[in-house]
Amino acid sequence: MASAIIRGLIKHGHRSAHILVCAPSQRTRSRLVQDFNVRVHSDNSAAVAFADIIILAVKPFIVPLVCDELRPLLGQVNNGRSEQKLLISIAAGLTHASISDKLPQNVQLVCAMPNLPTAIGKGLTGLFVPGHLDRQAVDDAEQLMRAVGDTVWLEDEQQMASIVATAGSSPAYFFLFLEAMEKAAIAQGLPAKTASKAVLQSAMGAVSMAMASKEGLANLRHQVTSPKGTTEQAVLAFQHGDLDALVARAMDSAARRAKELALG
Ligand SMILES: NC(=O)C1=CN([C@@H]2O[C@H](COP(=O)(O)OP(=O)(O)OC[C@H]3O[C@@H](n4cnc5c(N)ncnc54)[C@H](OP(=O)(O)O)[C@@H]3O)[C@@H](O)[C@H]2O)C=CC1
Ligand SMILES: O=C(O)[C@@H]1CCC=N1
Repeated sequence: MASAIIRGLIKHGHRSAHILVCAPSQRTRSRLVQDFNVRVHSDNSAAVAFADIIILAVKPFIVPLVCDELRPLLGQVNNGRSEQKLLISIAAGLTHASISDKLPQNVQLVCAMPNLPTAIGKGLTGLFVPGHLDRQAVDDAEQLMRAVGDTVWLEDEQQMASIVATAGSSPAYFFLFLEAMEKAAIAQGLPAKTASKAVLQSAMGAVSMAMASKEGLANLRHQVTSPKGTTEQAVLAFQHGDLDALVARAMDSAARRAKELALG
């Protein structure tokens, strides 16, 4: 996910020389240099010396370990003034309190849930801060994530699990559905390239149209569904399979997992 954000930031005009990535493995660091020409370091503390904004993009269970490494440096006071750093956590499930408890008080923390399309500037990031955070930190987090897509601010942290299910994880559901369509089209006899093009262009057209339209998704669906026509048969098959219930079950599972991750 860090690569997706970096790709999106560079695409948006951020300079690679202004980005430092810390990763333990030489393999990942070499890949990042090769792909993005960013600065790299094996020691997480290098991030504190280098950056005003630090994105925690490690697996949720590693976040406490990284906070332990950063805490002494983040707490340092220079010339009688403690520096204000902004940390953005993208770890699924982890609450603001569970991370900020591990950080010095001078650190501003924003919880974010981006998704993979940040890599092409078309991400969606859910953001949450408790009421007492500095305006500047809120603006900086918003500006950074806006560089890689759109943002939504959550008033209630409980909603973060739903954003994980709706945005963080959801590109995978769409890929899965498109894969299933490709397989079915090939099974019906289309060449693989034709199947792929037909599926992806149709998906892009449908999403673009839905985003541009004020009519609502159900209305657009009805426009495609001629009475006694072909679409009706496919829609009926989805409904007989109880697509709504299946999607709700899948999204509930993702949200439940986000809540489990919060418990560690
Ligand atoms: N994948 C996605 O679409 C999304 C993921 N997220 C969140 O992003 C986070 C990362 O997920 P994802 O990118 O999928 O996971 P990956 O396993 O792909 O990436 C995790 C990265 O963390 C690095 N890492 C491991 N240990 C440390 C450490 N001690 N200090 C610094 N870096 C370390 C790894 O480096 P190395 O390769 O060198 O081991 C690796 O590059 C998770 O918290 C996830 O919930 C949020 C939204 C979407
Ligand atoms: O699957 C995961 O746990 C991460 C969080 C959201 C998307 N990927």
